[in-house]
Amino acid sequence: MRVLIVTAVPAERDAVVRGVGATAPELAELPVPGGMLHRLSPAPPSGPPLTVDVLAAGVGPAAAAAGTAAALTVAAVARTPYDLAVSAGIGGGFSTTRPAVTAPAVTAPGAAGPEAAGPEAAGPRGAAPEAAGSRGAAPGAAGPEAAGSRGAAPEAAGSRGAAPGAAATATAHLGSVVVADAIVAADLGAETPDGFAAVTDLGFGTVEHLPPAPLVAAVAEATDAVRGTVLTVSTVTGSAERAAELLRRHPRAVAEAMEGFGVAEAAAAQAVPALEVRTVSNAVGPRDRAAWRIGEALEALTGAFATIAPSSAPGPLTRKEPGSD
Ligand SMILES: O=C(O)c1cccc(C(=O)CC[C@H]2O[C@@H](n3cnc4c(=O)[nH]cnc43)[C@H](O)[C@@H]2O)c1
Repeated sequence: MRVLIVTAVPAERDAVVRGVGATAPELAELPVPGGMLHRLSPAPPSGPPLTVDVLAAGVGPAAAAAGTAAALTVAAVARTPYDLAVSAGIGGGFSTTRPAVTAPAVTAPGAAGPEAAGPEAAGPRGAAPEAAGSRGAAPGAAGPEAAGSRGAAPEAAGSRGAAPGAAATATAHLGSVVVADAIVAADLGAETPDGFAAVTDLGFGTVEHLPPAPLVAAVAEATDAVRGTVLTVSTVTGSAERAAELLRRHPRAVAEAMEGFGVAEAAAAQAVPALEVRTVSNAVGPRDRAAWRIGEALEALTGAFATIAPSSAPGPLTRKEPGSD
């Protein structure tokens, strides 16, 4: 199994490498167009060998997409394609009270639930279904049900929202780990007299990718993470008004960062499943750069990837599905 992890900056890459490297020292630095892959090969307790490549591709969705596409293409041309692309790094956490987010229920693609009419329900969703069907998710991590769940809107799952009036528990506090069950481009669209319109409302493209649900669940459980929508923005939110507007449009948002959608878009173009893992360095809201806890978030990132990477016991990247023998 081959995993590509894409961060924005070298400090994030090094934090991930320290985490994965807790069980496997870094093997090599390999040039790819526009960057340098840091390769590790943690030994899984069973199953096929695992190669983890970590790339700092730059800040923002365009740099993330360019770096991811380059690394995926080099691997595909060499006939050693990746099985999974992961956007990883620090991010801002939404701290506003909201209903608890619970584990997703797998529903038939196209099923609509009470929240399905929200902005995140609009337009094409996720990668092409055949992407999941033809390649599956991480071998050993996501079962065949991953394919069925990819096209389903998270909001459409009946179990996702808490009971009406339930207290908020899904807040992503400073230092906490966030795993995206939806990766959403939050500012890809147009301003109109009626407010923001996503590109999908205008008849173009995609604004959301859905990571394989079983893999999201496995990684979130292993890292004790908050699950929810992670927004990709090109401009870091700097006001309470903007934060409130984003939450109004994306009620399930738990965090924002600047690269996830770029990684997911590049991965989808090559039918590779994508995941986003963030650790919270700051609250989304009025700009206060001095309050960012980057060191703590980077430590949490190292801890998360030390947990995810295989050690002596099967982990999320090597767990065998029941009945897979
Ligand atoms: O100054 C440093 O030492 C340092 C170390 C690691 C990362 C940084 C960054 O500034 C990375 C920018 C990166 O962080 C994400 N991010 C973090 N908080 C937010 C946010 O509130 N809204 C959007 N993005 C955020 C983002 O993905 C950037 O790529 C500095």
